[in-house]
Amino acid sequence: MEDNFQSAYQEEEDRLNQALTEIDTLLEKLNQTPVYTGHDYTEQVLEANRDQKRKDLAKLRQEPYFGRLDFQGNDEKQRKALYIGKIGVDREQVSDRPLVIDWRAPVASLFYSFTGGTEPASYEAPEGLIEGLVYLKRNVVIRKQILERVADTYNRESDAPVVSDEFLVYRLGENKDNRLRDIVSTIQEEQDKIIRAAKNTALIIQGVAGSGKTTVALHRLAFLLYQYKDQVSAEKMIIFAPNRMFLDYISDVLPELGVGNIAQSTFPDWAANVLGLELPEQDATETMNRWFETPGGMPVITEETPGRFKGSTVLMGIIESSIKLLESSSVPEGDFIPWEGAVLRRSMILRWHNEEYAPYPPAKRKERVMARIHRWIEMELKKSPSAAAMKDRKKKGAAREKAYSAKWPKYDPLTIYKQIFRAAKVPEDWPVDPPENIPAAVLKETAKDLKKGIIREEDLPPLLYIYYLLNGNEGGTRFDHVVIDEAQDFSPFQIAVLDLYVRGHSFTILGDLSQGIHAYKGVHAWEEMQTLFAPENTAYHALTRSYRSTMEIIDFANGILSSGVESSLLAVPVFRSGDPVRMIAYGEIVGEREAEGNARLSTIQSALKSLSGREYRTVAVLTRSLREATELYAELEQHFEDIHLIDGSMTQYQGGLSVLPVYLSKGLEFDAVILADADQDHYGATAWDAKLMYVGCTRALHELWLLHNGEMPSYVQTAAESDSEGN
Ligand SMILES: Nc1ncnc2c1ncn2[C@@H]1O[C@H](COP(=O)(O)OP(=O)(O)OP(=O)(O)O)[C@@H](O)[C@H]1O
Repeated sequence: MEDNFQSAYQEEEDRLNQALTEIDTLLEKLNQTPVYTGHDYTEQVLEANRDQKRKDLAKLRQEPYFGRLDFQGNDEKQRKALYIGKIGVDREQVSDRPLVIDWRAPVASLFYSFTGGTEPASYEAPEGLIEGLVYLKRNVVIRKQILERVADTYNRESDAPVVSDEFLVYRLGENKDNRLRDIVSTIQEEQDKIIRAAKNTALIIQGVAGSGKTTVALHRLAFLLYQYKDQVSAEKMIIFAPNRMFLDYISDVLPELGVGNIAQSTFPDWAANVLGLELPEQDATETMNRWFETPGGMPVITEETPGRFKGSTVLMGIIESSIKLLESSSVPEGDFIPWEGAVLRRSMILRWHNEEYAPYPPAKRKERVMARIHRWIEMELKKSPSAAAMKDRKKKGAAREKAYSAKWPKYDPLTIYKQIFRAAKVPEDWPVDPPENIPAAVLKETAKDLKKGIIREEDLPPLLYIYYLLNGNEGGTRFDHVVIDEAQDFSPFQIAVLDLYVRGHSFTILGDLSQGIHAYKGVHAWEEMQTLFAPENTAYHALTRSYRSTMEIIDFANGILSSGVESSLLAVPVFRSGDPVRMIAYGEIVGEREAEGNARLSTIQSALKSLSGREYRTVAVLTRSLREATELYAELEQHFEDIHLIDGSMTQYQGGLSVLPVYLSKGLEFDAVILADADQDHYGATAWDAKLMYVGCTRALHELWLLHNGEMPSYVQTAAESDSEGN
């Protein structure tokens, strides 16, 4: 065994040296070509390509590849060793096997999809299905040109030819810094299917916490750019994520995969930009506080909860019919008479409006009709008997043209939205009563907000829809692909509006219903989104394996889900064992029996001291509310260096020690997590409280400590019991 390992290591070291020499030769050759600085376009393109190649090769010199797959196609005479890396490199002779195969290439898919056994394996190539035998799957870790590790995860010639998780477990055991990383060397089969799924489909992915949703979405973008390079461009792709700090947290993955220029935004930022609105910064934080500050305080959510209703397709229907109503009576009554003796019949104006300009959306149609009227006035002016009469008519005509234009409906999204909710005077021929299918409470609350000038996040999809119906896709924005992370917090209306801006329903929509802590606005079942698309345009995938946390943490979090949320969306752990989840009452840490009043603080401090003294790079203290996080941070800051408070306004994630409310931790991960106040005083008995707790617990990679004052919610107790039984 040891000998085999030695020879494998030697073999890979030789191959690495050879690869490095070849890369150096390629680089040298490129560097010898003088840099083109002239004006010839073709030469400029060639120079840009050379420049990219130089950069790729320089990067590749550090870590040329991460995997090897030995494969023999049925039509091939001998097996070949394929080396797979982040960027593909061809050899000097095109006929030769590439020096490095890009991980996104068809043959590389075998490296991920092959699950072991002795049966033939196959992959989809442009020329058709290629079948053959896999002999070896090997992971190699190369850092700064040094071969650090060789691990065979499959060997056909071994006694047990199955793909082992050993290398994956080694990778998962590493500590994390303050950024999400690429996973090209260990993408799992279920993830690979999503990454390589066809472009023109709205993919909806339900994935348990830590199943790699965010990571997979980013790899999928890199794949689409490779696979469909003639059809898509990075500039026309966008990632929507919950907040700016999260965007910062994920911002390294795409550059690591050699992809740049993909827009990343929150939905409110993007929508406000399209609408040309300036949204008050505090709005989201204010909404959060409203929902999250009170333990067990989430009111019952129904279809009439404002966020749910305003995110529904029912409101879409109301908007559509309101705009139709507005449009049908938009041409003002009566003929247009710019001055006595000149008459433009309404029937003519109606013909222009209803026939000639019918393909245009209402606001554009009005613009066209008014421009036509203006041209008609100019023609009529030419018939004036004298220069003085012309001057007089010109003045009158301009004033009447202006007055006529003002009689049209006001095609402004916010005005129409206010009219629909009766927060502004409605047009004369609208029914005086508000639309009967807007629930009274929603109508009242929204009208009150709008009159005060408050626009909430949930108002943005309807506003955008009105804007779109009025103007069409004015800016011409059409995305080639849209990724929506944490999609359980999106509403069907949001997705439907975005679909208007996407070519071919090309979406990757990822989320976890168990983490639906914003259920007052998000979806409660994926069908709500799936039914927006024709069946042939959508596909559903489930990711059930969790890669982030140890088995102990996952079992514990599963306990919370099944007993507190009665959910069946439980995570399957990778076999990575760590310390048991710890539950510590305030004042209980040995040697910390402090006076009652300080017991909480001193216990949190001791826990933090203990965890931050280990090799961990990121440790978080999660509180129930932002107020508690702020107060706790003020205390801890005096005793710990490199400690950060994370509130809703942060734009950067710094790593190290963090204090934050649990609801802001969604999407992030930490080597160790201290969940403060995990007691009944802070977490009620509802499914929603349990979901919050689940989010908190699943942020931890290696260690999870729950600190509490007295009784913990029953779902935590059940989780603790089932976890200890499992151990
Ligand atoms: N195939 C894999 N190989 C190695 N690490 C992986 C793999 N898949 C996921 N991970 C790791 O698991 C962790 C969780 O990934 P990610 O944050 O993308 O999951 P998520 O499903 O979006 O989580 P959540 O919903 O809880 O925020 C990350 O550290 C990621 O690097």
